[in-house]
Amino acid sequence: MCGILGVVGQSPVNQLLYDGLQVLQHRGQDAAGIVTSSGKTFHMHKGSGMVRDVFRTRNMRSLMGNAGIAHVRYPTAGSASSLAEAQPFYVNSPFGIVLAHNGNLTNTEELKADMFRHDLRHINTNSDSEVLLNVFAHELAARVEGFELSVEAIFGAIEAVHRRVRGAYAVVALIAGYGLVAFRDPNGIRPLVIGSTQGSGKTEYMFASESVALDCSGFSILRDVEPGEGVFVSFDGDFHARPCAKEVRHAPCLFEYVYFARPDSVIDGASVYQSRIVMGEKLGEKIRRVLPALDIDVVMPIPDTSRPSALALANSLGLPYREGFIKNRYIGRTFIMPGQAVRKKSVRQKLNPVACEFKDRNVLLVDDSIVRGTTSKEIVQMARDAGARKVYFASAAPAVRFPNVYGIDMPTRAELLATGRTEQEIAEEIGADAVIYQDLAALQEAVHSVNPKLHEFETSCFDGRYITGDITAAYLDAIECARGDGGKKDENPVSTQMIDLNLNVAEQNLM
Ligand SMILES: O=P(O)(O)OC[C@H]1O[C@H](OP(=O)(O)OP(=O)(O)O)[C@H](O)[C@@H]1O
Ligand SMILES: NC(=O)CC[C@H](N)C(=O)O
Ligand SMILES: [Mg+2]
Repeated sequence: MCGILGVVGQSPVNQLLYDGLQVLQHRGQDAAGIVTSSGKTFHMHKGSGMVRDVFRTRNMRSLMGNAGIAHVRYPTAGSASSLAEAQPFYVNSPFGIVLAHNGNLTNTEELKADMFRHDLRHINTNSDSEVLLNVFAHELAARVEGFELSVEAIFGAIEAVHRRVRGAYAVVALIAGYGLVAFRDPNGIRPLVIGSTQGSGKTEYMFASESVALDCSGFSILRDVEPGEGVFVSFDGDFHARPCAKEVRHAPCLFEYVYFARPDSVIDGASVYQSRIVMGEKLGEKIRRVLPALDIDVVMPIPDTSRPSALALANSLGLPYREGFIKNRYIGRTFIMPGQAVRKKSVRQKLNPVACEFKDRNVLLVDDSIVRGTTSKEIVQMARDAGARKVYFASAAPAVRFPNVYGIDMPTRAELLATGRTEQEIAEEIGADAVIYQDLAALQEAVHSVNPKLHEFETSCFDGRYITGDITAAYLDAIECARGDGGKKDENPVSTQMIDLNLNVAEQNLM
C-alpha cells in the first residue's frame, strides 16, 4: 500500500515532498524516493529504508525545482530489497517521464509480453510499476505530433492505459518540460486526493494518497481524483481534468478504512477516524448478541490502529476502556514488514503489557483486523502471562480469507489465519476463549454511514469477489507460487543486484 505524492508549486518543492512523505510513511517502510523537475531536467534520489534514512541534507539540496513527485514503497511485486524497484521510475522517451504508483496490476505478465513483442520496450525489473510507466510512455509517444505534446494527447494516453491495464493503480507522473499527470483506475480502488493553496498569486496543486499529507503541508482538500479520471497540471499551474474511462465504478478498498490509512485522513469523502468509530459501535452490537452473558471486565485496544474502534466499542457496551499494551514508538508497523520472521519478532519488541491491568480480569482485546494472526497469537499469550483470567479477541474487520491482488501483500491463502478454520478453531489457534469478527455488511455500512455516497467497496480479501473480473483460480495459484513467503524474490540475492537503470548508484554512494 504505497504512498504517492505530487506537487506543482511556484517555489522549490523539495522540503514539501520530504515532509509529505514523512506523513505517508505508514503506507510503506521499505523504500522512498523523490524526483523534482527544474526546466527540462529531473533530479532524483531514492533508496531502501524509511524516509528519514534515505534523504540526507546533500540529497535534499540536489532536488531542485518547483514541481516533483515522491513515493514510499510497500512492495507487492518484485522484492522489498531491490533498490532497482524503488520508485519513482524513469523512462527517457517520449520527452522524459517519471512515475510513482500505488496499487498492483493484475495483467503484468501479459503487458510485459505485449511490450516486448509489439511495443519493442524492455522491462528490466519485476516491478509492475515499471510496466505501467512503459505502457503510458508508449501510448503517449503514439500521440505526439511533431515535437509538441498536447493536453489531448495526454488524456488519450491515459484512456489507452485504462484500456490495456487491469488492477489497481493510483498514479502521479511528471513529463519533462510539460507538467504533472495524475490518474486513478476505473474502479477507484486506491485513493488519490487533490489539494490546492495559493503561492505567488497562483494556485499550487498537491496530489496525495491521503489527505493527511495535504493538511500537514498547508494545502486544502479540493476533491478526490475520480475513478478513471485523468488530471494534468502544466508547470505553469494550468489545471485540466477529464473522464478517461468508458466504464467506471466507485469501489474504494475497504481495507484502507480498516487498517492502511491514517485515522486523520479523509478518503473519498469518508473520514477514516469516523469510520473506525462506527466500526467499533457495530462490533459492540455484535458482541452483545453473541456474548449475552458479557462477563467482560475491561476493553483494550491493540495499538495503534484499533484504538478508535476499541474506544467506541467500550462506550457502546458501557465497559471500562484501558490501555493494557504500550507500544514502542520507534518500531514501525509490523504487518507491512517483509518476511514472517521479522514480523513475529517485531510484535514482541513493539508491544508490552501493563501487568496490573490484566491481573484476575476478563479482558476483551480489540484489533482492527486479524490477517496472519502474528499479532493476536503473541498478544493473547502476553495477556495470559500477565494474569488475565479470560481473554476474548474481537476484530473490527471480518475474517481475512482470500488473497489480495490490488496492493496489499497477502498473496497466499495458506498464510491467512482464517483459511480453512472456523471461528472456534481460530480462537483455539490464537489461544483465546472466543473470537468475535465484524460482519462484512456491518463493516461496509460503517463506511457508508460516514459518506452515504459510497455504496460499493473492494472487499475481495473478505469475500473473494475480485472487482476487476479477471482473477481466476489459476492466477491465484501462480501468485501463490511466486510470492508466498517461501517464493519471494527477497530470498534470491541475485535479484537485489539487478542493474538499476533509473538511478546513478555510484553517484548516490559518493554523495
Ligand atoms: O494478524 P496480523 O498478520 O498480525 O495482522 C494484523 C495486525 O497488523 C496490523 O498492525 P501493525 O503492527 O502493522 O500496525 P499498527 O501499529 O498500525 O496497528 C494490524 O493493525 C493488526 O494489529
Ligand atoms: N503497495 C503498492 O502500492 C506497491 C506498488 C508496486 N506494485 C510495487 O510493488 O512497488
Ligand atoms: Mg495493529
